[in-house]
Amino acid sequence: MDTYAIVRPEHLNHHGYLFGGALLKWIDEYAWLVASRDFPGCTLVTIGMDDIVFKQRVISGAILRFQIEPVKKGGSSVRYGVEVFSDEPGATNERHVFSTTITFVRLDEQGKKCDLPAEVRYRSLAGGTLTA
Ligand SMILES: CC(=O)SCCNC(=O)CCNC(=O)[C@H](O)C(C)(C)COP(=O)(O)OP(=O)(O)OC[C@H]1O[C@@H](n2cnc3c(N)ncnc32)[C@H](O)[C@@H]1OP(=O)(O)O
Repeated sequence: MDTYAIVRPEHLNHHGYLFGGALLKWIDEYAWLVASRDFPGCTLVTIGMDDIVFKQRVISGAILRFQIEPVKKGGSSVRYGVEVFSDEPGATNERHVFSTTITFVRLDEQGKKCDLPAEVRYRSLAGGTLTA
């Protein structure tokens, strides 16, 4: 599933480029939204994000596309792949700027981890099922 954000001046660091923390906040929030729609009724929290490496600068005015898809479901956890692309002012093609995976864990009412449902229809996937 794709979601979008626009980079505004308040998202920039003091060098004038996108602040990495702003990007991670979007990823955490958007991936959580996608996961929560895939697992309705479940309380999900972020346990980890992998391979945080910023190799591409992003400028103000860029439209970011976050491509978020489930990659693996475990017992209590589910991992999503996140690819971020940037459409910058004046450019005609989007550019790949960031990649990570983020994992969520289901909590019960006591705040302890618990198993995810065995059967899942992923609303974020066209076919609704995870093939991997
Ligand atoms: C949307 C948000 O921003 S939420 C706010 C930020 N997140 C939080 O506050 C969560 C704080 N963390 C916690 O409360 C606890 O770690 C809990 C309850 C989520 C999990 O309890 P733990 O004892 O740490 O669980 P445990 O180590 O057994 O791991 C639970 C699952 O996460 C997986 N996991 C553990 N560490 C990692 C990691 N670094 N990366 C990916 N997955 C991991 C495990 O493999 C396991 O998955 P499985 O059940 O599918 O096999």
